[in-house]
Amino acid sequence: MIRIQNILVSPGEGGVYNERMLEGYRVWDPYRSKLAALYILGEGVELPKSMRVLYLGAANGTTVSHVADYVETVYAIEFAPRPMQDLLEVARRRKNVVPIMADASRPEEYAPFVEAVDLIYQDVAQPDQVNIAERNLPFLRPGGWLILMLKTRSVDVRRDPKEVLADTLTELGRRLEVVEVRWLDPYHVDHAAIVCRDRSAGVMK
Ligand SMILES: C[S@@+](CC[C@H](N)C(=O)[O-])C[C@H]1O[C@@H](n2cnc3c(N)ncnc32)[C@H](O)[C@@H]1O
Repeated sequence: MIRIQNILVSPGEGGVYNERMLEGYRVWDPYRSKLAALYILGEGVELPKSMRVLYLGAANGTTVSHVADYVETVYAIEFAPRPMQDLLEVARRRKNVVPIMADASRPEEYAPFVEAVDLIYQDVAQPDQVNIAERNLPFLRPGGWLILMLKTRSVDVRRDPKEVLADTLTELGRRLEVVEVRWLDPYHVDHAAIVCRDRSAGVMK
């Protein structure tokens, strides 16, 4: 990940959401993007140029645009019409973003348009976040990554966020290897980033 003076940036053309520019790079704001917060607070996953990403919960394309600055292709799934309009504008200027208006809990609807991916990134703020992730795992190549941004209050607003996280880790651990868990405060309160890897045999680290 590129940092200038310890500030996270991405190497694309600016003007997506009034982001600051620094030495010709786009500043990637951890208060606007949970993925940026993860890279600042923890390890996350490398985003090599060859990577294909399935992005669930694209919203208006803020984080999508930064991911697209790094990787080969981003399949960006969003079901709400209003943010989709902004996402289409991002895709107009970034040819490696494939915007798809669909419900992430119904992957069969977009399966014909999406290849096998190296990373599934999910930020949907829904009660059934694990279920949505699991339904999309067939898109993941062997040894691929899942980053799930868990909004604990969307799962159950009355429960202790730590308990919600513990249950989520147990559920995800049945199918995947959990490799990193990080609370995202002070940038995003009651949100945890969970990084998992497909544990198919024979995968090189
Ligand atoms: C917290 S916002 C995502 C912010 C975005 N990831 C970013 O960093 O710029 C959550 C988004 O997920 C979308 N969403 C929620 N459930 C969804 C679903 N089942 N299918 C597709 N999109 C969904 C919402 O419409 C909303 O735009």
